[in-house]
Amino acid sequence: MNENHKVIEIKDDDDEQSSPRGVLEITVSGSDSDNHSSLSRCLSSRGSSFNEKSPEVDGDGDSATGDEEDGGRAGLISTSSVAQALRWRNLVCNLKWKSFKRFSTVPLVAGYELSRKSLMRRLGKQHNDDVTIDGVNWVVPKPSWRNFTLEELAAATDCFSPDNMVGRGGHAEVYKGCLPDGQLVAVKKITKKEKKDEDRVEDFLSELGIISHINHPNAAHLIGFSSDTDLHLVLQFAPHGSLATLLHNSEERLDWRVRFKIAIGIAEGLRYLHCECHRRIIHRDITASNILLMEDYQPQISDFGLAKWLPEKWVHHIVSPIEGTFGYMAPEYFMHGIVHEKIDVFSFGVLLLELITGRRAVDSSRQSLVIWAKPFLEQCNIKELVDPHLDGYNMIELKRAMSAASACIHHLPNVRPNMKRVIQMLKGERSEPKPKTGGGRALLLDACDLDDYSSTAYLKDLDRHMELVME
Ligand SMILES: Nc1ncnc2c1ncn2[C@@H]1O[C@H](COP(=O)(O)OP(=O)(O)OP(=O)(O)O)[C@@H](O)[C@H]1O
Repeated sequence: MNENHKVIEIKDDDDEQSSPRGVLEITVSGSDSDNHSSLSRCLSSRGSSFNEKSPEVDGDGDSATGDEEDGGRAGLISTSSVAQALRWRNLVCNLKWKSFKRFSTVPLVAGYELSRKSLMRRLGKQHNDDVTIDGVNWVVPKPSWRNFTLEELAAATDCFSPDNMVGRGGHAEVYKGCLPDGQLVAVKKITKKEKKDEDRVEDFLSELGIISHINHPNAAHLIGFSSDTDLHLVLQFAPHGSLATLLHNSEERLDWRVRFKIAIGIAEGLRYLHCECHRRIIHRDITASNILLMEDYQPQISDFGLAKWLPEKWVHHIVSPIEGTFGYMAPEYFMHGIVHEKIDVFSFGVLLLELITGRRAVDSSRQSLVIWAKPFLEQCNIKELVDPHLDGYNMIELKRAMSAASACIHHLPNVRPNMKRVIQMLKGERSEPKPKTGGGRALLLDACDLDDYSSTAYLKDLDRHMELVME
C-alpha cells in the first residue's frame, strides 16, 4: 500500500454502498515486471467481471460468447468492427508498462507510461499489418469506436478551421466536425503544451480508458479517437455547448424548468459514475464548463481528464499534485488531496448553487460562491439566493435544490449525502439526508482529523486557499 495512505475504515450499509461489486483491482508496486504481471492479472480478471457488457475476442480472433447475452451482442458485431476491436486490443497489448507513480492501482489503461514516439510507431504498424492475436484472453470494450486518421478529422473540421473551434480548455481545443454520414462530432485535440510527450500520452490514454467504459445518457459519449500525429478524442457533439457558457456568457436565459432538469441529469450521471458504472469513477472536475448540453438540454458530464478509478474496497485515495478547479474543490481534497465520491458531491453542490443563483463558482471579485451562499442557505433566504434573472420558479423544487446544495457543500465529507440520496432529495423522495451516526461508508483519517474540522475553520481555509491560488 502507498505510504501516503493513512488509517482508513470502511463501514458499509446497503444504502451507502457506493461501489460496484465484482470488480478486481490489482495493487501495483515495485518494478516494471511486477506491474506487467499485475496488468495481466488485471486484464484477465476484467474478463470475468466484464463479460456481460463486452464481447470477448478469443485467441483465433473470433467473438467468444460466454453467455447468451454476449452471444447476442457478438452476433451484431460487423467484421470491420471486430477488426477494429482487434486493432484496439493489439494497440493496448503492445504498450509498454512502467511503474505507476500517482496511484498505486492500475485499472485498465490508467497507468500507462509510454513514449509518444513508440506509440505512434506501434500505431503506424497497426494500420498496415494484419492483426496478430497473441492468445491473451482479455475483453475488448466497445468495438464500435473508430480509429480516425488525421485526414478524416481534418476533412470533418475543415482542416481544424478556427471557425469550427467551439471551446478551449486548459488541456485541449475542441472543434465541431461533420462526418461523411452527416453525424456531428466534437473533435477534442489534446494540447497540454506544458506537459512532456509521455505525460500527454499517459493522460490521453487515461481519459480514453475511462470514457470508453462509460455508457450513460448523462455522460460524454465516445465515438472514436486518433493518435495520428496528434492525440484526439472524437465525441458526440453537444449542440447547446457548456452549461458555463449558457449560464454566464449568453443572452439566452435558462428558465427554472430547464435548470432543474439539468440538475437532475447531472446527479443521475454522477450516480452512474459512482455506483452503477463497471468501476467506481471519481470525476474530480465537476464544473459548469464540464457539463455539456445536448438536444433538449439533456446534460452530459464531460472532460474525464482528471477522472480516477477507485477500487471498490478503498474508501478513498490520496493524490498529489492536487488538480481541479478552484471554487468547486472540497476542503479535504484541496487541503489533503483526498479523493473519494464525496469530492464530486461537493462540486455538484456548487453547481446546484450556480443553477439557483446564476452566480459563478468564483466571481470577478474573487468571492467564492460557497462562502457567499452559506449564510443565506442557513437562513433559507430565497430572496437573496435566487437568480434575479429568473422569471419564475417552482418553489417546491427550488427548496429541494437549496437543501440538497446545502447538504452537498457540507465541510465534513461523511455528512454529505451520496448521489443516490441527492437524487432522492431533488425529487422529493426524501427530504433530509440520513444523519450519520457511525453507519455507512465512514471516512476516518488519522492524517487529518476532519471530524474536528468546523464550518468556520473551513471557511477560513477556503479564504486562505483562494488568496494563495489567486495571487
Ligand atoms: N462534445 C462537445 N460538444 C460541444 N462542445 C464541446 C464538447 N466538448 C467540449 N466542448 C467545449 O470545449 C470546452 C473545452 O472542453 P474540455 O473541458 O473537454 O477541455 P479541457 O482542456 O479538457 O478542459 P479543462 O481545462 O477543464 O481540462 C468545453 O467547455 C465546451 O465548451
